[in-house]
Amino acid sequence: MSRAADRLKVVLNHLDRSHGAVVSFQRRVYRERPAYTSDTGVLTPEQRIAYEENGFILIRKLVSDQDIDRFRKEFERICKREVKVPGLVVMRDVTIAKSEYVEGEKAVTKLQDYQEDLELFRYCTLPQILKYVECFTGPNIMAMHTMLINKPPDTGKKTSRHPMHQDLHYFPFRPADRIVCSWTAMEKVHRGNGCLVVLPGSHHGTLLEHDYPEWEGGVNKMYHGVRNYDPNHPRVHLEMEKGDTVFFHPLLIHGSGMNQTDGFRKAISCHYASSDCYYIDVKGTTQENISNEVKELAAKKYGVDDTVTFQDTWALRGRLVQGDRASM
Ligand SMILES: CC(C)CC(=O)SCCNC(=O)CCNC(=O)[C@H](O)C(C)(C)COP(=O)(O)OP(=O)(O)OC[C@H]1O[C@@H](n2cnc3c(N)ncnc32)[C@H](O)[C@@H]1OP(=O)(O)O
Ligand SMILES: Nc1ncnc2c1ncn2[C@@H]1O[C@H](COP(=O)(O)OP(=O)(O)OP(=O)(O)O)[C@@H](O)[C@H]1O
Ligand SMILES: O=C(O)CCC(=O)C(=O)O
Ligand SMILES: [Fe+2]
Ligand SMILES: [Mg+2]
Repeated sequence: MSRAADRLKVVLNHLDRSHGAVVSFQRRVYRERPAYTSDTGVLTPEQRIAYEENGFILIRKLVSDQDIDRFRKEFERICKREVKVPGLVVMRDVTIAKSEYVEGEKAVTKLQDYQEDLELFRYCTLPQILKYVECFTGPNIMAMHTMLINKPPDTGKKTSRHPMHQDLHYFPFRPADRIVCSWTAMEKVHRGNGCLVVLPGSHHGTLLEHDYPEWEGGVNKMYHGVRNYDPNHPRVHLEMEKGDTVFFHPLLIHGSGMNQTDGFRKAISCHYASSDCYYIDVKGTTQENISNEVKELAAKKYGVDDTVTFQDTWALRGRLVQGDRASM
């Protein structure tokens, strides 16, 4: 064996023996050559290393109270049906949807695809958000997926939980490292009202198999969870104040706990991708189950046939927010 190979073997043996050594080795690599972010002068070296290591970064007070109050008002108008937004999906909690008729905001768990609502979509174009997004995606930015989450008080069935998952499960585009989610608390979020729960560093892994969790009280449509995740992996509860924003990697395993308060816990989010990303065929992959569900829903909702692909449903919703539209 050559001397170089010998040296490599010694290093690998050493790394194998001690997880601590792996971490400090990775730290050194990140310092020399961070792979998940680019240097635009926005993130400090410490923040870049933190994202490399953890897969998320929390920026306090990024969105003003004034903007958030406007998003809240618009949300109320939508719930009261004072505005009709093309393409918007209004989702109700499964236990509410299957019981009595509930009016207004109290029936709504989540808005999806608000990209045609000018007021809510302002969130996706806020310069202080895009300034950070660019560090992850590069200069050509598409807003691919938009949500306003209104986590309801739990009805006692624990259906207000969001199972642990990786957002990439839902996305037929790559590369994963050029995708990022921004998630902004619209009020104080804490353990009691079901804040985000993340597994730091889980973005270093691969896309895992997802399916419906086996929950006795039921589970919301399309709320797939990671089938087997290590329950001993350290968890972090992200407690946030109004306007605080977390940026996270699409492979980061995360979810949110039950809302044990009587208020609706609100957050607004957008998934961004570089417009230089490309679509992939998910046939034969772990994403086939979700793509079939999406196609089924699209067929029912819009009466479209199966010439509309999973990829098409994304290309139609994506909106350019900075730079040039390329392959997306
Ligand atoms: C990264 C990111 C993508 C991660 C995620 O966001 S994961 C969650 C993704 N969620 C979605 O994409 C939204 C899925 N939900 C929807 O599309 C809608 O809410 C629907 C489930 C189709 C319901 O639409 P809606 O217009 O309310 O239709 P209907 O009132 O006629 O109900 C039709 C049947 O669906 C049932 N339903 C309504 N809401 C839910 C629910 N949350 N979970 C499970 N089942 C539900 C409803 O009871 C009804 O059932 P049947 O009477 O047909 O048995
Ligand atoms: N049995 C389970 N299978 C998969 N995911 C779960 C399970 N139980 C909880 N989770 C997920 O773990 C995360 C935290 O959930 P949980 O409701 O236990 O809140 P918590 O923040 O741990 O609060 P608490 O300390 O009160 O338990 C959520 O994403 C939740 O959906
Ligand atoms: O509870 C939340 O706000 C998180 C929701 C989430 O992770 C998702 O919809 O992908
Ligand atoms: Fe998510
Ligand atoms: Mg718990």
